[in-house]
Amino acid sequence: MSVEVYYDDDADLGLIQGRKVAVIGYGSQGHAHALSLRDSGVDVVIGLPAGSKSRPKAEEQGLRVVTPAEAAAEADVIMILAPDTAQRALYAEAIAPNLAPGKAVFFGHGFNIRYGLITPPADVDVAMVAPKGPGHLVRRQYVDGKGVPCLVAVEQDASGNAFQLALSYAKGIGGTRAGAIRTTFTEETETDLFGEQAVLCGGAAALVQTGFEVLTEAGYAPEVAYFECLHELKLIVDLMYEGGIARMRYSVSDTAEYGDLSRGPRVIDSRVKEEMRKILGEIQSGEFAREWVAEDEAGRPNFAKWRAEGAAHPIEETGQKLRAMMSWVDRPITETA
Ligand SMILES: NC(=O)C1=CN([C@@H]2O[C@H](COP(=O)(O)OP(=O)(O)OC[C@H]3O[C@@H](n4cnc5c(N)ncnc54)[C@H](OP(=O)(O)O)[C@@H]3O)[C@@H](O)[C@H]2O)C=CC1
Ligand SMILES: CC[C@](O)(C(C)=O)C(=O)O
Ligand SMILES: [Mg+2]
Ligand SMILES: [Mg+2]
Repeated sequence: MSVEVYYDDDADLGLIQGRKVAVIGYGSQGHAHALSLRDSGVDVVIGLPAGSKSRPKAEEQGLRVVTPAEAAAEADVIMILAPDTAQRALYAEAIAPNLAPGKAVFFGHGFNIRYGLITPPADVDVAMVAPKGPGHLVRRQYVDGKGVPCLVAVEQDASGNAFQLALSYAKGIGGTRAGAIRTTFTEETETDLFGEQAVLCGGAAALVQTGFEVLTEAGYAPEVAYFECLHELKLIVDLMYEGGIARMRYSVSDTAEYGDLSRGPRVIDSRVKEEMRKILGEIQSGEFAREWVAEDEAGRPNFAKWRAEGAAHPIEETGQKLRAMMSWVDRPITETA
């Protein structure tokens, strides 16, 4: 099955320049969308609650900040970039009362629509522009004249022009410089959750920590274990990123490649694949979404406990010491680019 990919020439920036856009939330994605849209000539207002700690950042960067309800009332396109777990209440309290026929509600991830936590009225457009990368990279690429590829989807096309509007928004944040792929809310949500749980965040973090534990428990120096299991991972992933797994195998030694081919499938074996299928099943059935919403409503007890355990893992202390020796590695997270 081939996908439809859209580039700058397929998108009309004038569509989004002709609307007022409210960006609700000013975190990783929010700051990137808002600053890049503004730099693309779009009229942007930021919606944040009165006590939000993001308010000073947005104001320092020259953006006008009002409450989410005020932003939703004055805007034609309302992009919701608050945390997924905050969106349901935010929508009910601040956005739904301020919708009118012809307006559009946009998302950066399909979670709340896919799992029925938000159901906009039939007379508004509902679309998604989901960059396939962290917000700080989205902004950095835009500033550098490049872009992060985006997924674009339409859930509800009340105007008959929702896809073109979403594509125009994607152009405003640099997404169509790299390519915008047309998808659905269901496909984006399910694959995004699977990727972050099984491979990118959950799978990769557990693989790194477990490799580090095996080496240090066997008596090897934590510093050496850190280099082998975490630091060099970036160098290996960079090769995969540039030219696929084949490029990585071309670059490493034959000894490494033989070890990869003969031992890799023993680490990620059929049991792991079966567990990945179970994780996908929990995403598709809505079990993960129900669990995460309940965890959030209960005050996130497990989340806080697991986060603290992760932060206390010995690999973090070792990494802190080593990164201090490599000034080019320990880069601060900047809020603008
Ligand atoms: N992180 C990423 O790179 C990616 C995120 N996404 C999606 O983008 C969306 C935003 O995620 P992300 O950028 O990580 O979020 P962050 O946690 O980085 O930022 C959330 C922002 O929303 C604000 N906020 C919190 N509660 C409310 C509320 N009730 N009303 C209005 N604003 C609120 C926060 O303010 P305060 O500072 O006061 O807490 C903060 O400015 C999510 O749907 C996520 O799935 C999609 C692709 C990648
Ligand atoms: C991989 C994590 C992500 O899905 C992302 C940056 O794309 C997220 O939700 O933050
Ligand atoms: Mg993602
Ligand atoms: Mg995600």
